[in-house]
Amino acid sequence: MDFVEVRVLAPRELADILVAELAEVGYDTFEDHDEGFCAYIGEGDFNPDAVAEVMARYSGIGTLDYSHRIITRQNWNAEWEKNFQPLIIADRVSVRAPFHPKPEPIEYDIVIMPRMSFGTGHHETTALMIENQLGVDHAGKRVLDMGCGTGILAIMAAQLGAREVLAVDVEPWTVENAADNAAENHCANIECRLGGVEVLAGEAPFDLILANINRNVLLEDMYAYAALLPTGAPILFSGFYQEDLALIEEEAKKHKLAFQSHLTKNNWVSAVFTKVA
Ligand SMILES: C[S@@+](CC[C@H](N)C(=O)[O-])C[C@H]1O[C@@H](n2cnc3c(N)ncnc32)[C@H](O)[C@@H]1O
Repeated sequence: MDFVEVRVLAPRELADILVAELAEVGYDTFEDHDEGFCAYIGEGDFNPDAVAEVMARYSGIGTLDYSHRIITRQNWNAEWEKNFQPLIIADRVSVRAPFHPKPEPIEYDIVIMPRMSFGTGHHETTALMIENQLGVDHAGKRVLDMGCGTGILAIMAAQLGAREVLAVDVEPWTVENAADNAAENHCANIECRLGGVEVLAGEAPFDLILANINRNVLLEDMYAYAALLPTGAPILFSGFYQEDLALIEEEAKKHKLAFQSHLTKNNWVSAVFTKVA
């Protein structure tokens, strides 16, 4: 599959708003650059009118310009290999590509080939989810990673001692990539599955659920995640802004999910809830 890259030139404050708007029309991979950001979508899902509509809504605010180009899967791989920098999260987790040298002794070492999937740890939501995971007991647990992207959170869960992890995503290339990454990290206990909430039908309960997706999917599908959590079990959400936390909390209450805490960075949030009786 080929992809479309929409390159947006916009000031920082506007860029954050545009990322959220483009996420609503199907874009789920974003990369910052010096003058704005790039958003990526499968060529078949690219709709120039939808992008033009979003841009037109903000055209009066600051400098805003955009262009798009098609990149082949092969070129994409070359591009991310050129741009992907290793990073350390919370001083405890290294995230790097296979061709980066092993870091100095560090507790957790995650190797990722992001290809066209979201989840290299560079996005605030991924890093915040990992930070929250570090504070949650994973040992011997059965974990669900909904919206797995590269599988980075599933791999983190496995490294934190999870017994088994189900990693689910609606994008076929992402599921393929997550499976490759699970293998690269020697995580035989991660199962990668294509689909949305419907593929959870008939699943046994999970001891822990991770869901870094976006505000609307979380609001829509939270009932199904909550139904798979026993009393006392945690669920970690991300993919939404600080101003949407109240909305997420309100929906969570309906499904007996009690708010515990949240982390925030650049207005993005990762929040921890637990199932109550
Ligand atoms: C923000 S990315 C998170 C990726 C990774 N978990 C991370 O933390 O970096 C969201 C992912 O959710 C997937 N997604 C979107 N809608 C979904 C849905 N309804 N059910 C499951 N996954 C979904 C997207 O394809 C994307 O890979």
